[in-house]
Amino acid sequence: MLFNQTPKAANKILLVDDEETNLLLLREALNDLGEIKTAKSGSEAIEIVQEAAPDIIVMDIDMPGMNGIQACKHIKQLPNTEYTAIVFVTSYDESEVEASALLAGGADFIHKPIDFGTCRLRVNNQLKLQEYAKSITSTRDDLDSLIKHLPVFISYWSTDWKNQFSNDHHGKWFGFSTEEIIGRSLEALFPPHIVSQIHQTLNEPESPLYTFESTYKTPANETVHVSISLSKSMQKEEHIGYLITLADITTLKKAEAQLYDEKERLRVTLNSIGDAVIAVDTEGLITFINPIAERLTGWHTKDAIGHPIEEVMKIAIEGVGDAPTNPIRLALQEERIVGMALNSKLQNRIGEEFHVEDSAAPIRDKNGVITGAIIVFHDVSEAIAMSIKMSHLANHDQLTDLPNRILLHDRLTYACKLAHYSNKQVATFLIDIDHFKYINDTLGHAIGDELIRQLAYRIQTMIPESCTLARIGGDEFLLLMPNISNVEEVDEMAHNITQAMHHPFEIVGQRLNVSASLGISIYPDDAATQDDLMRHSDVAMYRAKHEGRNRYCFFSDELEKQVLQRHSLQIKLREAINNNEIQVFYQPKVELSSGKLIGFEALARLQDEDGNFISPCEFIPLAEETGQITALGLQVLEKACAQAALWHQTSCDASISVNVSVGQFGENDFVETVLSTLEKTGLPPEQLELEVTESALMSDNDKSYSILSELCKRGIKVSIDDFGTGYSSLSYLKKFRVDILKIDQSFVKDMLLDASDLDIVKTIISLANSMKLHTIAEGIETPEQRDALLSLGCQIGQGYYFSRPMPADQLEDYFQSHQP
Ligand SMILES: Nc1nc2c(ncn2[C@@H]2O[C@H](COP(=O)(O)O[C@H]3[C@@H](O)[C@H](n4cnc5c(=O)[nH]c(N)nc54)O[C@@H]3COP(=O)(O)O)[C@@H](O)[C@H]2O)c(=O)[nH]1
Repeated sequence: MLFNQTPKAANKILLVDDEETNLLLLREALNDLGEIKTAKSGSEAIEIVQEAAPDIIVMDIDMPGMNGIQACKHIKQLPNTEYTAIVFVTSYDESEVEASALLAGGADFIHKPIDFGTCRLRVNNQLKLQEYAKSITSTRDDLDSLIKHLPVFISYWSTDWKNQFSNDHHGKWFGFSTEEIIGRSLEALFPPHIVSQIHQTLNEPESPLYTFESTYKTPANETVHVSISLSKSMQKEEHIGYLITLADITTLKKAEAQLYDEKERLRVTLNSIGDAVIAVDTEGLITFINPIAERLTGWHTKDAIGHPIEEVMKIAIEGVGDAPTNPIRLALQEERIVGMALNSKLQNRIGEEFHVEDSAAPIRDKNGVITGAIIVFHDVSEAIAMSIKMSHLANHDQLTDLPNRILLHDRLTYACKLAHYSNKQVATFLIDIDHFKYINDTLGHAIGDELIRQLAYRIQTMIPESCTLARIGGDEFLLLMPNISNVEEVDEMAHNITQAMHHPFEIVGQRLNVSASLGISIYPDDAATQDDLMRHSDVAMYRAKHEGRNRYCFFSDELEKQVLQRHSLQIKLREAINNNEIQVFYQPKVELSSGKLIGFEALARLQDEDGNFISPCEFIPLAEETGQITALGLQVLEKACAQAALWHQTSCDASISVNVSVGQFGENDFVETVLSTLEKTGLPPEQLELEVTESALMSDNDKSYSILSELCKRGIKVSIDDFGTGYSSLSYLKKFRVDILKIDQSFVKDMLLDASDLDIVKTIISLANSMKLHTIAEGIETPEQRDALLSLGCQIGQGYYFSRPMPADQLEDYFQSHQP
């Protein structure tokens, strides 16, 4: 009844009377109150009751056989008849009869003669009473069931704390069933700490709620958290007992603890992560701000909470005027994760700006409904500054801060593309400081670096902004001049740069005079690709160097051809050196007075694939430039010494002179190499003469001095080649141990035609005589030259007049006719 209102069935009314007439009249009177059944005797009534279970029986007491009272007693013994109301019809009014009828289970009386109106009322009243009784029973049953199944322990206690009632039928809470608990004391059930908490709580005078939480161990030995509620039971202001309820809140407690842990973990995480975090509600008002966000925005939590996100987190995008919509606002509006725009800047409370980066996301509850949003961001100012710096470093030269090759490549590509579409030209100037190595070696790297810096600055400040000056090597710069309409602009620029170099550079108190050589190549006339353009500038620069430096030179096809030839010669030379294919020719040296053979000069020869000889004037300088001169020189020395040693044994006693280049002479093991060659070939040292140029001797005076002394000590002679063309200084002649001065053929050639050449020859001979040195004149082609030299006091000569340089095997005849 408490929960289920079942529809009421029609009342079942059983009429019992041995008089047919009475039955008819009663049926007539009660017809509309229910479904009527009739019986004519007590025994018939009992049968019908068993089958039909009537709600009410209206039964005559005075019936033959089993009277009404007996039948009533019988019926009340039957199952399911506790609610069946029996109303007796009687003509008796003695109280004994009524008492025995009520004792038998009767509910009411109708006296004969029957007043059918009263009869209807009485029957109806009984039906209603019965309905109430049923309803109360049903409600009580429902309550019983409810209390029994509640997950709460309910107990009722007398004022002296004896249990009166509990709902724990199975002893789940304390190990005692409802029946076992009844009469037990508080202490018999609850552990002492709960008992004292109960008393303590009840003793609190004005406690509004007698509720507290505690723990205890269940019969299954599980510790459970309970919420204990107490209430005093009062009846008409009289305290009659206590109601104690226990609710198991263990799960709640665990959930609470978990929630706390989770919240704490989240709080510590958010407060300690390196990112700034701000949370807002659905209105975009701040609900949380972590310490990093406080630091970045300049807003303290207490000030920021409740403020709109835009007020606390002011965002601007670099290069964009209007403030963008805050990503957290977008995340709320669009219900999605929103990344922050590139180049976002955060302006803090005092106007400072930081580059920030990251994203915002909506927060949803368990039903997916948005409850707010969160934005996580961090300061990337340093990272951006670092990446700008890195990018600058990657694209610029550290010493000068000029663009490097990488950036130049980009700009050159762009300039060439632009030139292509606009029908213009691009010029590249390769600028190389003349003799920079010398400056670096003699004045030190610090001065060399400063010179490069100042030179870069000087050029940089004189070129238009559209040009790019890049440093592409130690002392090499490349100037990119885009958008050229005519070559005069290029010429003028090259002229200006060359001129600008003429002003001395002031470096740590020293004035340095330097020059530069420039090679210029123009796109698209000289080259179609960047690589070719730069290579052609290099070719042109090389030409400028070759032509005497301190000048500029434009690239041309002829230059390109020369470069290619030079390249192929370089390969050929390397192969010849590696394959021991350098040949040696020998040119006799004769005593001018007698024509007697006194020695040979060994001269290197290189043949091309067609058998033609390549001039040493071409390959010797190349060997020097490319560092191959030492290997070449050694090959010539070894072959010449071996040949001379052979002649010494077989044909003649003539000495052999071998040319020594600057690079070779500067080698640290030069003397050892010469000595070991002599030893290897068996040539006596006094048979060897080394021809050294003045420049070789002058490059390092002290070193030259010790080398020459060492050679002299071993008996090896030294001649100064091409004397008169270089320094020709008396001081070094005095200092160095040399034996012979070799008059350069350029003076000999014109000495009979040009008085100044004759004077030089005379001077050299008299200088040699005064210093007790021998002289040898080279390039004698006529008897007149020979005679003139002889008359001037020159003892030895060499030239086509006597013999051209020849291979060793062709000199046999010469020996026959010129034997000493
Ligand atoms: N470091 C080395 N230098 C070498 C070596 N072999 C040669 N050289 C140097 O190469 C230059 C050119 O040499 P080459 O073409 O061999 O010319 C020599 C003679 O052939 C030439 N000569 C000799 N007599 C005459 C003559 O009457 N007329 C004339 N026009 N030329 C003549 O002179 C060159 C010899 O010069 P020099 O050495 O100064 O005596 C040359 O500078 C060689 O030195 C080598 O192995 N290593």
